[in-house]
Amino acid sequence: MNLEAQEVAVRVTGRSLLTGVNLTALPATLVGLLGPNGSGKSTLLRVLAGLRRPDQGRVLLDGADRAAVPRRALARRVAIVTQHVPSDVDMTVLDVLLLARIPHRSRLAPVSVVDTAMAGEALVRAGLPGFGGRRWNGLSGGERQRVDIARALLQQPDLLLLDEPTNHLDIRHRLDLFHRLRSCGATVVAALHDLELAAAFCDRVIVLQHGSVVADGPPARALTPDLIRRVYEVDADVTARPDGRADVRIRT
Ligand SMILES: Nc1ncnc2c1ncn2[C@@H]1O[C@H](COP(=O)(O)OP(=O)(O)OP(=O)(O)O)[C@@H](O)[C@H]1O
Repeated sequence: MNLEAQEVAVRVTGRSLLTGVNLTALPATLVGLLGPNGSGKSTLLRVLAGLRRPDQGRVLLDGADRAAVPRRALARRVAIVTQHVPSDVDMTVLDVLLLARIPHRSRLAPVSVVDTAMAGEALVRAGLPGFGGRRWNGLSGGERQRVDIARALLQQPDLLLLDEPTNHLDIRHRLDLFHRLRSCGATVVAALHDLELAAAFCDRVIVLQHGSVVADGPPARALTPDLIRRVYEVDADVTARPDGRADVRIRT
């Protein structure tokens, strides 16, 4: 799916959270939304997901205004994993995963054997075989995050929006996740704090500062040492790779 945001602005009680944000994510690419704490990444993701209406500007999905796309089509085609999922959800892991298949079934149709099999395979791919009967709210932070991402992938969306999908994951599961996001076939937009992994895996990065885009492009072009110093106030060494990605090393 082609995703476009045009001149998006969000204001809250006279304060601008986003100003004139433009963004394009081409089909089947991985786009990293970067920026320091409070720069507007989650707010922008919520606008892209339709969870928040912008005060100005619009979001286009395959060229159509998001607001005009029927809700059922959106439920099938767009998945989002936010940071703040209520932790009092008392469901089994299998039932949480099966939520992803609801938009793909006809109304009132029961869960099919195929859906259950797909959920089992999703758990295996998430490295959590046998977790289907566990309570979701009894999982560790990283396990829960892996289930939430597995649920979003099980939805087989064309657009996947992720808010800090790696913050609870150990390094191996971070790498696994980035490889899966790159090969899942969906357009993925992920808010990320890990510059090194973002530079190594994303096709494109969009850097926000104080609610505005300050850099946009392939990591090798957008993430210069100067930009990283100005935005994050840290020093970094950046080596461009021929494919547009980059090796970033933060100086400690
Ligand atoms: N509903 C709201 N009312 C007032 N201010 C808000 C609201 N939502 C977000 N903000 C403010 O908007 C700014 C951007 O918040 P946002 O959560 O989008 O940033 P972020 O880049 O995702 O941050 P982080 O990296 O810390 O998660 C912050 O200063 C935040 O305090």
